[in-house]
Amino acid sequence: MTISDRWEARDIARVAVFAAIIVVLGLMGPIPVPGLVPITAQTLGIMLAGAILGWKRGGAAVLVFLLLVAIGLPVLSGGRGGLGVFVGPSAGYLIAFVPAAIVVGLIAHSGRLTWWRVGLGTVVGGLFVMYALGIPVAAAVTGQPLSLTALQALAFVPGDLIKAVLATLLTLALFRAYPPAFPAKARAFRAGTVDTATASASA
Ligand SMILES: O=C(O)CCCC[C@@H]1SC[C@@H]2NC(=O)N[C@@H]21
Repeated sequence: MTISDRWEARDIARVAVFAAIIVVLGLMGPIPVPGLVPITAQTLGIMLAGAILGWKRGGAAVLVFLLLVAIGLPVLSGGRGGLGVFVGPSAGYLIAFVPAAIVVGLIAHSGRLTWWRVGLGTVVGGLFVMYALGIPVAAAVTGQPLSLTALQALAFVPGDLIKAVLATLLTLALFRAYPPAFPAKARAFRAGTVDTATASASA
């Protein structure tokens, strides 16, 4: 069976809704950490975008969100926005938002949507990819040693792991309650009308 991955009008709506969800999560405000980039709920939105929409639409939603930031809308937690944030200490994390969502989507949708695929995806994308870009850029911008910046970033791990668990639970609950929110491939796996080989060819 061939799975169509053509974008429809409703995919544009999905992308817009998830960009809006990331904006809304920013209204919770940042938790400032002295000397570090803030703790923000927006990374939960990044994980959800990839886990629910898959890598293409999830990545697109995050890209749209970053475009809103870049044109100066105050959509980052704490009402920040503008090009300046892309040269500040959190620039690497912000740039990592897109590959993070993509990696979450790629892993979560690499087969049937299961708790372990979504969980692995949110941890690898939402933590590893995020820190891999965020820490070196934060170190370069602040002039701090990389090792110290990496050590300080450990402060984010407990909160980010909680977000990964939340994103996994919310994704699986939504998949049960409302499968149309998910890509055709995930729905086909669920219905048992696709095998791994067909799905990877269409991904
Ligand atoms: O709002 C910004 O300027 C971006 C903040 C980036 C925060 C990073 S993302 C990974 C880690 N987890 C958090 O909650 N905060 C940091």
